Amino acid sequence: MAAQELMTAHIVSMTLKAAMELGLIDTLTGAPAGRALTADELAAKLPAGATNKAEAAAVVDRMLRFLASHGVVRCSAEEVTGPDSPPLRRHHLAEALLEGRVAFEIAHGMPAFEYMGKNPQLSALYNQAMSQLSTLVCGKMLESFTGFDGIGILVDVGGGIGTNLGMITSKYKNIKGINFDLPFVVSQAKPIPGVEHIGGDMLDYVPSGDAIFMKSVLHLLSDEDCVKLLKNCYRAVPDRGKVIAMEVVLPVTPEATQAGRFPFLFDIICLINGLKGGKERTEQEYARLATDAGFNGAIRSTVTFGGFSVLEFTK
Ligand SMILES: C[S@@+](CC[C@H](N)C(=O)[O-])C[C@H]1O[C@@H](n2cnc3c(N)ncnc32)[C@H](O)[C@@H]1O
Repeated sequence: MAAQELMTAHIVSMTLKAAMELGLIDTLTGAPAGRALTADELAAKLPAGATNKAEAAAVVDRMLRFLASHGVVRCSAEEVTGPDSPPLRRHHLAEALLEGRVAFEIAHGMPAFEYMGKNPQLSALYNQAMSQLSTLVCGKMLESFTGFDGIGILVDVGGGIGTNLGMITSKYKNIKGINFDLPFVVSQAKPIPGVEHIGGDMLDYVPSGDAIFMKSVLHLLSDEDCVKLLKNCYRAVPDRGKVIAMEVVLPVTPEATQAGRFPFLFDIICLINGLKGGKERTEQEYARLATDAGFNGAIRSTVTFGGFSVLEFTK
């Protein structure tokens, strides 16, 4: 990044923060799909206190044009549209802390996966985003991790549209894959050779297999629900069966480096958008949850990519 850009980078986030606090982003997101608004229309919805609406409209226009130049919203000569991205709506983190609630639920009135079940377009976008991230992370894991050797049936719990399982079964041709996720998610999944898609709720049951794989699933859940899910996994695998979990594992002490920041960024994303009690955890915390569910505990196998680790819980 050029020095000048680096020195002024904070102005983008400060302007975005002000636009969010003024409700401009919520007004734009709340407008019917694709409906553009003028700066005057936006200024008319500002919280009481703008002494001069015309002046305020001119400032709103300049702020949004600046944000449009960073791709946050879109501007024509007269009007503004967007953003498409719900995470840019007003944040409720402080409220969530004080009220003991989840910020996403305050903003949207329901937990994240229920909301996605009612918004197929957003769900498709989320599944695609997860799939793209997983392609990178799973590819790196498959370069070095050998824990899939000898498995006949592998169940991917919370497997989304089956990207990880597709990559695993194309390397391990003898594995039959079962991709298990919520019914509205597997209904969006395309057929994958060697993989069966099954819809259901992992907190009710987990389909049987020789081993369970799950990536970025335990971090969604409270400790109590993790143990419930891990007990379902325990019942689903035979003696000597195992769970192979991929998660961003928190170091006990934060490290102020670019790589060191990543797990803590993910943890704050869980705090804002996750389910109640969802969080990133240390290796010791995962070991305790696994033991509480009947497993032998967590073995950290490999740090793979972008802070992700593979943890194996054996019976
Ligand atoms: C963070 S995504 C991870 C997706 C995939 N494992 C990956 O890493 O690309 C979490 C997944 O858990 C699924 N999920 C959430 N609650 C679930 C439940 N109760 N039963 C089954 N799947 C669930 C979501 O639909 C989503 O696909």
